[in-house]
Amino acid sequence: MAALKDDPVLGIDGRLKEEGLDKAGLVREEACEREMVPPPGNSIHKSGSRPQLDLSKAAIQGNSEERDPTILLPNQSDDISHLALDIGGSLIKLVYFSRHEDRSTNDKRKKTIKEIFGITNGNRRSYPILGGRLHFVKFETSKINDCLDFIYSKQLHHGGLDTHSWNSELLSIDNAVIKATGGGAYKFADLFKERLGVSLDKEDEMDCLVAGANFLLKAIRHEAFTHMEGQKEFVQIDHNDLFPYLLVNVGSGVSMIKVDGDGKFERVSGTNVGGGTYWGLGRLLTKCKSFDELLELSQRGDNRTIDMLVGDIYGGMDYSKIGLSASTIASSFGKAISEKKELEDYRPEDISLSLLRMISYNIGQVSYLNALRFGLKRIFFGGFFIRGHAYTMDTISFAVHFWSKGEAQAMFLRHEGFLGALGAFMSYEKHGLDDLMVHQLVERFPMGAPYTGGKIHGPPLGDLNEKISWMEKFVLKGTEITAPVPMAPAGTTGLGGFEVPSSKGGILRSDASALNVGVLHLVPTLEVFPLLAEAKTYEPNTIDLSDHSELEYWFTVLSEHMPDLVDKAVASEGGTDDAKRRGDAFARAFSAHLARLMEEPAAYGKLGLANLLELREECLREFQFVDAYRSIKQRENEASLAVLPDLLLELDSMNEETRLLTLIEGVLAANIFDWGSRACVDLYHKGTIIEIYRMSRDKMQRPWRVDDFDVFKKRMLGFGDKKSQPHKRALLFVDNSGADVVLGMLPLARELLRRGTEVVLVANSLPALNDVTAMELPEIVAEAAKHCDILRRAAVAGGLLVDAMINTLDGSKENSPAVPLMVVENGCGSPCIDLRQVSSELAAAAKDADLIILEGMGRALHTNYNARFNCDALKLAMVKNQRLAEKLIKGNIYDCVCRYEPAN
Ligand SMILES: CC(C)(COP(=O)(O)O)[C@@H](O)C(=O)NCCC(=O)O
Ligand SMILES: [Mn+2]
Repeated sequence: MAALKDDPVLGIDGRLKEEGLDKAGLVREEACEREMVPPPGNSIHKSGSRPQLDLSKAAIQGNSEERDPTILLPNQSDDISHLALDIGGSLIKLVYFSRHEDRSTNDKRKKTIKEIFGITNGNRRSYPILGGRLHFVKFETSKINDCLDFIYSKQLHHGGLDTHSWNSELLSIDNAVIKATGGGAYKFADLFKERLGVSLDKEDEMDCLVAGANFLLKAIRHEAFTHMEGQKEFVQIDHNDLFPYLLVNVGSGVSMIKVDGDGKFERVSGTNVGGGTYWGLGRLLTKCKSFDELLELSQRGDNRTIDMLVGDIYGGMDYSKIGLSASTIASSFGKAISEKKELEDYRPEDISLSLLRMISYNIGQVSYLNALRFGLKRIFFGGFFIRGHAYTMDTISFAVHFWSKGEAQAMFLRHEGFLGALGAFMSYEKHGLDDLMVHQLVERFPMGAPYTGGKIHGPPLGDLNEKISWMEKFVLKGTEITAPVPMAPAGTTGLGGFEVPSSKGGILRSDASALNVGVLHLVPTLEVFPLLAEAKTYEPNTIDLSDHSELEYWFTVLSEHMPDLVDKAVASEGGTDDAKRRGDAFARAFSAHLARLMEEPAAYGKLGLANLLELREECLREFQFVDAYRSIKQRENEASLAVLPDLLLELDSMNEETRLLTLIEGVLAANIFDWGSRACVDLYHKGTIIEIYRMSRDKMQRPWRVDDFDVFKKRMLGFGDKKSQPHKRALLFVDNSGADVVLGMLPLARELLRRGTEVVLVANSLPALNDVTAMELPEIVAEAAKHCDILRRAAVAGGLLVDAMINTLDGSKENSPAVPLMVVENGCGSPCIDLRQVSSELAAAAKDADLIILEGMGRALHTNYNARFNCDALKLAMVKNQRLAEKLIKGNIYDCVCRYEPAN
């Protein structure tokens, strides 16, 4: 590769260094959970008048130079649309909906893209779910006043005060009605009327449970799981094959419901031995003060002191002839018949465990018998008795497995505590939820208060300041969570089951640790990427994090990267005290997430590396860090754009074959600019961008570790005299800003355009590390186009340049229409991409595409390395992590991957 000019825009030493940035004036749509808490002293609205607009902290969204820019009212509460309640004996569960604010910007690129791809809002319903979030919140029923304050502070009882509200009958506050289920809907009806002026519209509990379960099982990917010997495994439910199933709701008593479809169910059985029995008997026998305390006791129990086991009867032997091991319980509490011992002689821990096993086994057995009665293979368990308690789930699973000889499967639901409340929510007419599909829901896990241990501390905090203060206090109080906790070893199951609880951790993990349940973002515009060959079995993540050492490794990498990331994030917001405080809160929040996941990797659903990397970005956004790498990206773009003309000249002097190779080499070499890789960041201190780029190119030697270039070349250029057809449309999934996109992907795009292939640059919707975003690309393309006719004409054709007169650089007029160069957003804000959930514009662009190029470690290796497509696919990346290089390609750091997979 010939020498490129030295970088003219870098400083004296030309090194990449940090620089403070102006504080971002605007709050992005996803930047934080906007929660509306009125100032103290506000009186409760009881009049039917619409509230005043709250203009405090109003900001222009988008370009303030534009006419009629969108104005964001972060404190205006009218995006809260709805609420439903399940008021049980011990817990109140709330499900409420908040509308996304309108993100529509005057983005010209979007308009052109819509025209080119013919995107309409045709099949999208105009209401009610325009996009919004479902929140899940819980209170202890004894603290009902906190719950009322919460509803009031968020004005949830106003039920949507905007004109788009889907429940217009709720607009009149005097007649406001809230759907509610559970006994408390009767008990507390007057209190709600008195305090909030609302009536509770009582919904049948069973209807709600079934509606809630059906919604969850259809709409949430990682909702149902099995739990055996301490191991949680998510089960993919085929929506077309969901019914019939048995829903077992274990509350005080137990209901068994055969569910045949939406609204089609029958309570087929039940048992009076349920959660109330455990709590009631347990309280009498152990003097425990709460259900959780009793459950916690069981974790330290040994039921052999009180239960009569098969071994006790058979002199320590198994009764193997009928399949019973010595440790099988022959008779619960059977040893207590001994006349020599009184209640005080038994440990409360052992009593609690013995009771828990007795009741759980019984529920499991009766459930199985009912499933057998109706030929049902699947049994879903829910209700307050389960509350995410590992041992309870293991015991029930064991019973179902044991009695069905492995034929039936016990499953549990991550949102099980919210079935009733969700069902009550579903009972509002026209909520539109039942039309949503899995790919239109994104679950996020913002930091909230009800986090520590098994205790409920209150609702998730919304206001940023409150959230930060809470994070500050949280570390002082909740050190047991911020320190990583080792995972529980697997239990031992013999013929007759494990002997003691396998999850013996000191902290009881109940469903009250609300981070198990995130906020559900409803994004109707998301679609499954249409070119995925096997969408049903598609798994975005390449590396399996269920391997404990792998999990530990990536947790360490992310933890070690944190101080540097915080520095960058704080600097990107001007380094102010406020930014520092937010930076600190971000670090605490993300560390807490990591610790939580280290303790229970499946806490938020199936965990992959892509989820961890996305969680980090989400966490930054939660603390309003809009773009931590903004200045780095800008500097690298400028430096690279300055040398682009020379690179293009040089490429143009080559023959087609050499040029194609040089272009691919260029993409791989420039992928070294990755601020997410520790090794690369260390490298950046050793030279200028251009020096590093040159060094990286010089080291490009074929064969690469994965090298399908020759096959790709054949497809592109043909073979011998046989010229091949150019691709019709290529989707280029671009990665990093700076050299990566400017000197790597843009020249490759230009080559495709030159050959008559339409090019769509696919970039992130939101910033993540130093990845280029779709919003930033048009400006970069415009700069590059100043030096290149091919890019300029294609950019004009693709609506990226407004320039209607297509003058060539030498001043002559060009008449022939150019193939377009376009930019679409991918719908995500992470270094990885889950192709099950992409933007509608990407999905539309994919319809005519016959080549996709995935670039970078995140998009082509961590995710999608094994993905198969219905079109030609090229995966290009430099591996910038030693461990991944060894695992994935049996190579070393800085090795390259050029994987080409022609369409089947
Ligand atoms: C976050 C990344 C996937 C981004 O890589 P890219 O997609 O930009 O090539 C990558 O930098 C990464 O895996 N980093 C963590 C490991 C490390 O520090 O080596
Ligand atoms: Mn990247």
